[in-house]
Amino acid sequence: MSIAILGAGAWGTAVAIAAARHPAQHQVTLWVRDATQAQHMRTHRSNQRYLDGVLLPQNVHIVDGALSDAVGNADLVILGTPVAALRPMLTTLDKMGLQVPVVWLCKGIEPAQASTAIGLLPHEVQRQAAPNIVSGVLSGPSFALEVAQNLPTALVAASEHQHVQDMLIGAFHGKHIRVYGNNDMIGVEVGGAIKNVLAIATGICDGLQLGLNARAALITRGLAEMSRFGVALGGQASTFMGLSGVGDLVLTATGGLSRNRKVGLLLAEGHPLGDILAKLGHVAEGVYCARSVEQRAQQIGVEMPITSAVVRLLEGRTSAQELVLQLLERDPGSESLR
Ligand SMILES: NC(=O)C1=CN([C@@H]2O[C@H](COP(=O)(O)OP(=O)(O)OC[C@H]3O[C@@H](n4cnc5c(N)ncnc54)[C@H](O)[C@@H]3O)[C@@H](O)[C@H]2O)C=CC1
Ligand SMILES: O=C(CO)COP(=O)(O)O
Repeated sequence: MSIAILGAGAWGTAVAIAAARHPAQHQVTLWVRDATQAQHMRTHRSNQRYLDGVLLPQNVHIVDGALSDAVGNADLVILGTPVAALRPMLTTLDKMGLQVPVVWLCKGIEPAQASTAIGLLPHEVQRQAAPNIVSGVLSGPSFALEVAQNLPTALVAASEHQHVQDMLIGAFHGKHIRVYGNNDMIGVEVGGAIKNVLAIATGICDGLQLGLNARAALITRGLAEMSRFGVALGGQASTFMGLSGVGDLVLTATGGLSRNRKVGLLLAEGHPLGDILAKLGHVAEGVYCARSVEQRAQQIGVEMPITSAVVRLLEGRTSAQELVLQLLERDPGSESLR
């Protein structure tokens, strides 16, 4: 298979490495937005920014410049950029008349645009910006560094089209990576977005040293929140019990490699958000989608107390300590998901 990966951040690069190492020996093109970074990667064959020490296989062809040069011969196009770049990338690909499936890796919700008024999930952005494109999403618990290091990982390939799921399984399923198919794009995308917000919350909880009981409670109630929101949007409840739901939530909320968790830990220590983001070096999608999630939840009448608390903290309307009190002081309620 010939696979074009557009965007060479941590995850786009790791996915390119995984595809190139696959026994089917795919031809992989990695499109790098920045020409200087592209030259550096060509010279060193490793991404020094994050995947330090992991060599880029020789069959990863690095290109910069026009997107058409990268996708020209591809059987499958994978977007490795953050949510913020999804709409412009899809619009460009649609205008090119691209005939092959496009799959994204981003986990978040696009902030409300002038034209949309509410934040959209990635597949909703695609329907607006690139209605002719056949699409899918690759998600699940997967830190880029561990995938690049060939450590065992399980992913979810979600698409309404069986042949897109099959292509993703053909591209990545192997000795190190298991790929499970799923037709619930809504559920998979909701899981990927909400777990980032919940990982910020868990980072705050751990940064304040509230203990393991509190962390378990937060993750569990966070999962309930994710499921309520996702089911109300049309996702399947079972998806939230799977890899892209509870799986990615547990990984991101507790894993030391998570950028979103790191944001929460540093907020708990009292660092200003601007300083944290300036030093992070990579995108923490939870910061950018928390407000959109809250707005959308309000619109559909779903209560999301943990997400709302994170929004108040990110917007400087509460402190980490007050946030905990606000959550603990809520009225007692039933544990059922709805
Ligand atoms: N890093 C990880 O372990 C994982 C990340 N993800 C998701 O993948 C997405 C990307 O994450 P990372 O690669 O870690 O981020 P990153 O911050 O390491 O890299 C983002 C890349 O996107 C490029 N980019 C940003 N805006 C762009 C634009 N407008 N046009 C073209 N390129 C643009 C940047 O130059 C950079 O190369 C995020 O949505 C993240 O949540 C998903 C699974 C794992
Ligand atoms: O999505 C991820 C792991 O599945 C990465 O999470 P962070 O963006 O918080 O690092």
